[in-house]
Amino acid sequence: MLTITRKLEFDAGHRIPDHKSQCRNLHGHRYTLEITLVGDIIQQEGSSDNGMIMDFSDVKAIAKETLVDVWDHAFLAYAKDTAVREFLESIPGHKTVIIDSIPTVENLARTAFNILHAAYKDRYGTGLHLHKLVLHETPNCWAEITADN
Ligand SMILES: Nc1nc2c(c(=O)[nH]1)N=C([C@H](O)[C@H](O)COP(=O)(O)OP(=O)(O)OP(=O)(O)O)CN2
Ligand SMILES: [Zn+2]
Repeated sequence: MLTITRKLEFDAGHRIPDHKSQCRNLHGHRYTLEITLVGDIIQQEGSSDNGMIMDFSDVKAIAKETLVDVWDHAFLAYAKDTAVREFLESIPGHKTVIIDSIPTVENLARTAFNILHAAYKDRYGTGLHLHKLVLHETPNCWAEITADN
């Protein structure tokens, strides 16, 4: 299988409310996101993206618009984490993103996958779609999610 992968990075805060150790505290990470796409190679003489699955600059632009710029420098708060939600709401203009599951790297990877899968799906009629997403929370800890098809 032929794929392309674009890496992007963003910073975000989170906490795991019921964690047995340090991760229950408010803290942040520089997350690394790897987006792997699959699809037929564009065959269009004279086109800027001829010979590409998707131009890396377009991969980046879509990821930024739909996910990275939304999550960058935000606090990713669990919807049921009332204490943190109330605190953040008390700070005028605070950038907070509500996540409907505990913001572990597993759940964030799944949430990001769902957003990006919809964003890339079949842009060119080439069967283009998100094949795999890797989200690094630290250099040593990450989650991977792969499309079923
Ligand atoms: N399965 C998961 N386990 C943990 C998660 C998670 O999202 N999924 N998250 C955390 C913490 O939020 C933290 O991000 C990871 O902390 P830590 O284990 O300390 O990771 P480091 O890479 O910083 O650890 P070193 O010991 O410095 O290598 C915890 N668990
Ligand atoms: Zn963490």
